[in-house]
Amino acid sequence: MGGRGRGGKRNRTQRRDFKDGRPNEWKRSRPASEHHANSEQGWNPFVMESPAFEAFYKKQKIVPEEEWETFIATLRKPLATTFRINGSGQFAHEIRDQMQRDFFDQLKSGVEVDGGVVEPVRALAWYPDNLAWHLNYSRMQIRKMPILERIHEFLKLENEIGSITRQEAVSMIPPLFLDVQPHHKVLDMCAAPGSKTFQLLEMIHRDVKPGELSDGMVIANDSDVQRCHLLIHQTKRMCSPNIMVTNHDAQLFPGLKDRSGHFEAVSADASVEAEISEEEINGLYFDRILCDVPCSGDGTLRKAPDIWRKWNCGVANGLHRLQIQIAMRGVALLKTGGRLVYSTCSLNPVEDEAVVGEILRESRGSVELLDVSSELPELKRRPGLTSWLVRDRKRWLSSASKIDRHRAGAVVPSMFPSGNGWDLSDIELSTGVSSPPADVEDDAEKQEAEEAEDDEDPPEVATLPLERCMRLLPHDQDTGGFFIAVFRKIAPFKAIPKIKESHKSRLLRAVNETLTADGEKGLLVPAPSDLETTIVNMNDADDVLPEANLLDVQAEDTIEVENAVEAVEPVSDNAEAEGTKEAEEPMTVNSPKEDEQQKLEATVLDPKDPNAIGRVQRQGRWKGVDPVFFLEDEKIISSLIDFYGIKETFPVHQHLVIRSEDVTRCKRIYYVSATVSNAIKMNYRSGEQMKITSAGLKIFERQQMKEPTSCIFRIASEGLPVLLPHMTKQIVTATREDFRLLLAEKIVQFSAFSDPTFADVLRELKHGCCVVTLPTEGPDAAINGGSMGIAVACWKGRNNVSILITKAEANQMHQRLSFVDDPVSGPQETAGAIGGELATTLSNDATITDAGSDLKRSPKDDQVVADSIVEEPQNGIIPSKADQLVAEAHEQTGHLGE
Ligand SMILES: C[S@@+](CC[C@H](N)C(=O)[O-])C[C@H]1O[C@@H](n2cnc3c(N)ncnc32)[C@H](O)[C@@H]1O
Repeated sequence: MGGRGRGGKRNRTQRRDFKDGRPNEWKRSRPASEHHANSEQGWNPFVMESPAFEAFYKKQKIVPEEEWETFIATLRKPLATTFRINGSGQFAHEIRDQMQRDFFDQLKSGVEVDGGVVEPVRALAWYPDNLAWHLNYSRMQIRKMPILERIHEFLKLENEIGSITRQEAVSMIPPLFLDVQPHHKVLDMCAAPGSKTFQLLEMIHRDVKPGELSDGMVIANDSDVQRCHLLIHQTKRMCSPNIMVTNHDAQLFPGLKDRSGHFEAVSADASVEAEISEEEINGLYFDRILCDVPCSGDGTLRKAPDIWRKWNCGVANGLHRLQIQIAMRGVALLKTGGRLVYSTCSLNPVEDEAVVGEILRESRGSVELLDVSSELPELKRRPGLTSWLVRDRKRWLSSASKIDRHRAGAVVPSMFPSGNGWDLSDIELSTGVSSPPADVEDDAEKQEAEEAEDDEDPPEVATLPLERCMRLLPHDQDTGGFFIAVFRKIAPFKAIPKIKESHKSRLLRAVNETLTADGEKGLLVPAPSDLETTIVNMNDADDVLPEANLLDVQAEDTIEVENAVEAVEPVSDNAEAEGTKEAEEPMTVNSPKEDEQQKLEATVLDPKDPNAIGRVQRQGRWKGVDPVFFLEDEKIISSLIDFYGIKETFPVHQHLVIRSEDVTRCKRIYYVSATVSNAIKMNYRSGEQMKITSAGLKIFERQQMKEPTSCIFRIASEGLPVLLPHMTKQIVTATREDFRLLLAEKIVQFSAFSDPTFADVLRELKHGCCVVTLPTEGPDAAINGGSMGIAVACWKGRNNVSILITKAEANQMHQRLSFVDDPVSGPQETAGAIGGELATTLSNDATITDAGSDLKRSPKDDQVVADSIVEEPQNGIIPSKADQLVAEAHEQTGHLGE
């Protein structure tokens, strides 16, 4: 492989394996009945019961008494498979109709297999346009009924192609309540693995016709860098230039306020100065924000039965404050008039209604909780609880006044329905307290479930309208459990009129001082002086504080509160059917030192410090992530425009992004939408506060070749659907027969094509990258290229043409065509045939060099590669690390749905 070292080759192969081997999300999970059968034989991995869980939720009256048995029995049943058809336009509808006609309608109701009735496939009634479906078969049924096997294969293929996404039904709901419009700026605060981000992107692209560019933007953030890569991988299928992936603790998400005070252009392009918007100066605000926070995840018991064994209420208590901080940061970043959806996959009121109550209290009238009972009327939901108890170890607590003083760090007033604190003077805080640290939860919790000490008093009743929250219960519509609350921002935050330490802070400080006396220095809150600084900053404001300033305060404030959060690992930070494995993953991978560094870097700069901007800019490269640059090299830009005949309808200046300052080294070019471009500019102006893991979609890749060509960048497959409608050159149309030949053979001599006109047009093209299209009607048009039909990027050599996609991609495309042509005999035979054909073509020769082509092909990589491409950071990530992360992420996805 010429100039590429062994290491380089391995990296590429790893990456390819990851890309090719998309997770088999259709591998069925072991049904509950099989778990039980195994347990009878002495192997019992998942005992589907938890006395602590049952005692807790019975006491909370989470369902009426008469429903308890149905509720708990449903939780013990495995979850049915649900999936969404991606997109929302014409093509999604066509795929839906094709599925229904060719498969689902053929499954007669009431058919019995092995003594059990086969459940018909059904659309989820509440999901718009019948684009989400539910199916529930056992392995045995699939084995015994050919039509089920065909459906299974078909869905597997569609999932690989990216036409459908397997996703737990309840997880599809929060984005639907966000009411996202194509022009919106959306922030998904805790986004990985990305199933809801995918939905949000679809909404941004809804009603946008092929060739049109959407105005909206989705920023998908996650604190876990590995999971960010999962996110990039997931969302890549959307081929959207409107996405940016960031890697922050959501509670510290930067506001991007311009701190320079002087607003000169960041670009060499002088016209940019005039374009600086008020928004660029005041900061980045969002029309819609999704806070799908990390949670204890007991709503996912049906797909993650190990939670039965691990369950204890301390996990929820430990996450409560982090959840508030994340949501409050969301409130601060939300535009007035905007919507914010808070959701968890937990049934616990401490993570649900209690957090909602605290958001309403802390935002002091700036947000309202919406009554959305008239939205999605087909969705069965229960009102939020207005009354509950808090459980702390062996005690039930009816109000904050009952909190044991030694547990004051673990249980806080906001967990209770009233949110009322207690008077410091009521608490005897002696020095020399020797209690265990607040974050230690013991296993005794589980055994002592029934023996918990009762509180004589009745639980408090919330005065806030918490019944407007939505609880999705498993037995209502055969789903997992979920919680959703919808907020609207109605006013900016009000300033606090005078310097006053909050009741909670006073209490925490007092407790802290107590613990400090016991050698637990600084465990809960920072020094009072830090608090004062924060409060003084707020007091600088007028009656109503400009939100941009509040954002600053919020950032500091959250650092302060963060320290008070208990280090409790969630049982699951993942509500998704596509992520059961994540339940076992630790929540973050950062070392405390790295966390500290990130917080420091995210901390707001002192605008009076003249060196502050420069300092952050110099630090601009977040650890392991390259900065983002606009491609401004006119020579490269005009070579792209000229070679591909890019129309003016496709703006390139300030839309092409690279991750290397040295343009001669850049190997990949990304395309970003106007809004993402603007956010990148704002990021510059704010001193690169945002840690951008990925921006836009890869549109061009450098291709080195023996023969000179006027453009050294080829079109990347992700970028093709976006670019193609705006290209006027290097496009050629094939017949179905020739297109299939190209997919099957990958390299085809011009003379081998059956259509001589096609071959002639190919010969006439410029040497280098070109696009071969197959104009189609109907669902297969959605494979790639939208209304342009199916399209594939190719390399035109002297005597032949080679496709520039992987074997897996070629196979998928070929299978999809076969399905469309013949849904009855479709995929397996064809899959086998094409796989075999390619294997034969490539098996004998280590490196097949086409005499007429300047490309070399590795049979192992099976992807067209130039001889001397040197690895470079992939979308900002140092390659070896990226490969490793991606491989690890694959490990995770490999378990999805198992
Ligand atoms: C419930 S999952 C989100 C699922 C996701 N919304 C989806 O639909 O695919 C919670 C996510 O929050 C992330 N997370 C945990 N703590 C966080 C924090 N402080 N800030 C941002 N993300 C966090 C976890 O890494 C995890 O990916």
